[in-house]
Amino acid sequence: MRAALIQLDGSLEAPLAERVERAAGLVRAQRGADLVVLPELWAHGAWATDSWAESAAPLEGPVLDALRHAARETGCVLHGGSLLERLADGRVFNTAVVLGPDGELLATYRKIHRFGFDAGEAAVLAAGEDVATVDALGSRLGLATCYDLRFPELFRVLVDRGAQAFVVAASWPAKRREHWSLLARARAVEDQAWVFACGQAGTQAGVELAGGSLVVDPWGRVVAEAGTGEQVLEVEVDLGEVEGVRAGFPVLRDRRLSSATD
Ligand SMILES: O=C(O)CCC(=O)C(=O)O
Repeated sequence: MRAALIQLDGSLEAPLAERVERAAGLVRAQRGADLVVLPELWAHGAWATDSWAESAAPLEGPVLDALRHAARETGCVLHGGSLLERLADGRVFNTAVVLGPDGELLATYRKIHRFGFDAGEAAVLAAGEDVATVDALGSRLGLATCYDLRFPELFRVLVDRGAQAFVVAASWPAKRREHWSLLARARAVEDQAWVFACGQAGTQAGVELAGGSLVVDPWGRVVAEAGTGEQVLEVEVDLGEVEGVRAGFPVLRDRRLSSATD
């Protein structure tokens, strides 16, 4: 299975429509990839909190349409990163979307852990309540977004739901870059699962972004890692390796405590 993580530059200088077309073009350029991943809030700006009130929109709209077309043209499973989803009742979520090769929406995931303590996301967005998995590419993918990476219990719940790989869309800041790669590897090792973690590059709303998108195998080895600039990280992997690792070193079987929620 071939994966392509599109580590976009997070600059918001170009108008939204232009940025959407550019991202969709990069997805279309990944013909031959089975899984393509975009970062967190790449269209709206994960750090552009001040403009969220005006840029949040219902999920069904031009950005999702562009992603649908791009998935269809590429013939891939597309994790379209996350979008600012406004509901009819006014609540806004940071919602990840996964599309199938025929453009249908396979899954959505509303970010459960909002970043910012008492400000930013935590003050403006509603918190998701449901974990999300999607069956694709002969595997079960568990979804998580950026700050979620700090909460191992979410990943354990995903494992309990059968996840063999995690897809994490992010816009991680450069000043905590070490945490990003360490946490991605930790989640892979403790859950014996693949981790596909796609971040953004450059600077956004005055925040330097980490880049460093990475793919970690179920043994915790980094099999591909991006630099700090815009880049498409391409890698060939065997998702089925999870079963061998779990059977050969069966730590998950030795668990004594169950996860906090079912
Ligand atoms: O946890 C962190 O250090 C960064 C999290 C973050 O940037 C986010 O969730 O948007």
